[in-house]
Amino acid sequence: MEDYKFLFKIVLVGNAGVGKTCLVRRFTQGLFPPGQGATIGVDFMIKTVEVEGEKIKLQIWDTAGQERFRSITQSYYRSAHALILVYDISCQPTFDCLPDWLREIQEYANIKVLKILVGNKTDRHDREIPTEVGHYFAKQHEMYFLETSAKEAENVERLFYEIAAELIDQARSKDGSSAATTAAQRQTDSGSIGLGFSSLSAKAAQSNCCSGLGLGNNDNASGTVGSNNTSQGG
Ligand SMILES: Nc1nc2c(ncn2[C@@H]2O[C@H](COP(=O)(O)OP(=O)(O)OP(=O)(O)O)[C@@H](O)[C@H]2O)c(=O)[nH]1
Repeated sequence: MEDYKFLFKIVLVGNAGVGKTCLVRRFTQGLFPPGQGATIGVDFMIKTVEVEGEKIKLQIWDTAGQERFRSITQSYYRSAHALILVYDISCQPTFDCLPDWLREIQEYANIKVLKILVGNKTDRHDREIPTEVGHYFAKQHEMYFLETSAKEAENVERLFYEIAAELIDQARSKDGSSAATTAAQRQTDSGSIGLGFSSLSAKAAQSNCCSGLGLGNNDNASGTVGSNNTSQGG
């Protein structure tokens, strides 16, 4: 029988081609897929990690960036504990679209959802969005901020582990039951979860960055990697 303390749902959104699927693959499978095709609808993958001594199951939803799938992907926002909004640091239009994505999030996600802005593809040398610009945007919108490279595995583990750690903190501060799907609830996954975040934590407000959340010793946590392709578009 599976044994875990919390199940957290993490949803990745952002323009087509920013690297959402590659980030998920890098984290769950430890690889950078060659010739990654566009996501159709929504996929999800599961990884069990150990954070702060707790076994945590992460259900990671990878949504299609293409406009034509928007009505499908929107329906996955509501049950997310964390939303990762991804842009490509070498592609200005993906950054310019962020306000549109935030409007979507505001409309469809839980108001207390943990939001993380991620600038991906830091390995590229044709950067168009300086780190400070991304950081400032995140600060303005009360989001965490991190730059990553799915290709070079930079900050990818850190991204997901720190989200897990933050969600654990939130869950614990809310009595351990309302901010997460607990093991007891896992059989009845209703999709509507009462997130209990009081606000973005002071840590987030101060740093607007995943740094400072005090992780980093779990890089080698053994994870159960499972894959379940649930493409729903077409
Ligand atoms: N250089 C570089 N390329 C990347 C990185 N991450 C993804 N890519 C490339 O960017 C392209 C798109 O990656 P995907 O992961 O499919 O992008 P996506 O955001 O999932 O796209 P949709 O499924 O259409 O929404 C692919 O050619 C990847 O190889 C990265 O960190 N560095």
